[in-house]
Order: sequence, then structure tokens, then C-alpha cells
Amino acid sequence: MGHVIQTNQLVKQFGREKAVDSISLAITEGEVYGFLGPNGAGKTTTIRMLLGLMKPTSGSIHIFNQDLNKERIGILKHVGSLVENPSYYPHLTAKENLEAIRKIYRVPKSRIGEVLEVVRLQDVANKKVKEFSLGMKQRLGIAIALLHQPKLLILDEPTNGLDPSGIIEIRNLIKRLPEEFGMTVLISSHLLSEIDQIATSVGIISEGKMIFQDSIEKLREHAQQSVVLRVSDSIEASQALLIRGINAESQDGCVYLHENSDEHVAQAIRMLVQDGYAVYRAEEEKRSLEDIFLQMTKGNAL
Ligand SMILES: Nc1ncnc2c1ncn2[C@@H]1O[C@H](COP(=O)(O)OP(=O)(O)OP(=O)(O)O)[C@@H](O)[C@H]1O
Repeated sequence: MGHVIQTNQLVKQFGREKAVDSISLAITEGEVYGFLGPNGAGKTTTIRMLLGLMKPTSGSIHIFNQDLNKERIGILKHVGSLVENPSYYPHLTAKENLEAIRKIYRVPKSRIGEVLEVVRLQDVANKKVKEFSLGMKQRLGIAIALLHQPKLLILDEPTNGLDPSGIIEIRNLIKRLPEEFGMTVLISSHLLSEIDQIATSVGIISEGKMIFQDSIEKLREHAQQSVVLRVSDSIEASQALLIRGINAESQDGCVYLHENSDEHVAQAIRMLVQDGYAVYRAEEEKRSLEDIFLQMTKGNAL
């Protein structure tokens, strides 16, 4: 399968600062790509360039294997997006808001009912948008983005400001899009936990630079387990293990064993007991994906 989005060393400079610094995105057809980074990392700037709303300082963007710089209108016909807070006519109903956009796109009237159903707003189609919750407004924004049956959907922080149930609604909605409509989705977020269950691939940016880009499984591999030993004197005990070639570290009054095979753990415990340390407990500790994400974006090596 080809790449739906491919950027090559994309740069956007504001004055002296590079908000986006040599980003090479590679997004394959049919994936949900989670574009992650803390606030100010450069996600919105990248997305604005992908949507032709901002010109890159340097680098190139190919969408559907066409150069965005040359084929902008032809490409954007097949792209739907939700960027920042969308504006609606608050005194009009959801249906009337969709009708206004439908006329601009010149798509058949039947699309309105279809998209309302996709975002599960069919029951409130005749309710005024000013009475909508934030989550409902976001879903209406996605309905608008879907009106013209795009092949690619780009969502910039669609869960921002939503409560947990609103986040789950958006998550369930996005999950269905590739399977049901063969769509490719790019979704940005500053919280890995929000897109953890829907993304098939992840790109993590920090200070304008891409620091990780691969499948979510590859990211999970970094969530390897350590074994934690509660012992009588963790600093001395970990040194005793290190001297004998066992990779151990003392932290918060415990010894951390980073190699966690049964033999390795048994050997470490045997050594400690022989040396007269009391081993009270051995537990497994798994770092969450969120911990890994935070560690990565703070500039620490894994
Ligand atoms: N038009 C602009 N002029 C000058 N600086 C800008 C402009 N737009 C963005 N920046 C700067 O570029 C950097 C990246 O901002 P960007 O909005 O892309 O980050 P982000 O990852 O989307 O963060 P957030 O989640 O807060 O929106 C920030 O330091 C921001 O201040």
C-alpha cells in the first residue's frame, strides 16, 4: 500500500524559531495515525501545512502521491479536516448547519442523513447547535468534515476539552472509519492515552522534531517490564549485584532488575540472600505508554 501522506524534511520557521524542524511523516493507507506531542510541539503548524493553510519554509508534502504545492485543489477535494474550534451557526440546527456546507460542496442531500448517522447525531438533528454539548459540537465538526466523502481525514486535537465519555465517543467513531469507509485518519493529541486504543501508528514530536515514528506495537515494546525487589538495603544490594555483572539499579528504596527472565531474577535473589540481605518481595513493574511518552518528550533516552 502506498503512502497517503509523505512529507520530506518539512520545516516551518517563525522568525528564528523552527516550529517544525525537518519532519518526515509517512502515513499509510487505511491507518489511524496518532500524531502526538506536548503543547507547542508543532502539531498544529504541521497540520496547517498539510491542509495548504500555511506554506512550508522548506521541504515537500505529497498527499495521495501528488505534490501539494502543485496539485493543491485536486488533493484537498479528497481531504476532510477538523482544525481548532470549528464555527457553526448557533441558532441553526445541526441539519441546517450541514445543509449550508452541503450547498458549498454540492454533494447530494442524502449525505446529511448519512453523516449524522455516522457521528450518531441523528436523534438531535433538529436541535439548535447552541444547545449542544462540546462533545456534540465536535461530532458535528466531524460530520461536516465527512460530508464530501474524503479519503483522508485530518483531526487536530478533536478530544480537547471533552470529558471522558466525550473522548470515548470520538474514539469509537474514529475507530470505525478505516474499516467502514476505507478512510485514512490523522489525529493529533497531546495525550497518548487518548489515542492509545485507536491508533495503528504513532508519530511523536517534541520541539518541532520527530522523535519516534512506528507502529503502536513497536512503541509498546518499549513498555518492557522490570522486576522490582524490596530489600533491606537497596543501594548496597544493587551495587553488590552490579559487581557480579547483574544489571541492577537502586531507586526509591528498591532494586530494579531490567533483565527479567526467571533465571536472571532467581540468580539475583540467590546472590542477595547469600550476601545476607533480606528480600521481602519481588514484583513486576510495567511502564505505561504514557510514562514512555512523557519520558521521550522530556528529552530522556529510553
Ligand atoms: N503564526 C505563528 N507565528 C509565530 N509563532 C507561531 C505561529 N504559530 C505557531 N507558532 C509557534 O510554533 C510553535 C509550535 O506551535 P503549534 O501550535 O504548532 O504547536 P502544537 O503542537 O499544535 O501545540 P498545541 O497543542 O498547543 O496547539 C509554538 O512555539 C508556537 O508559539
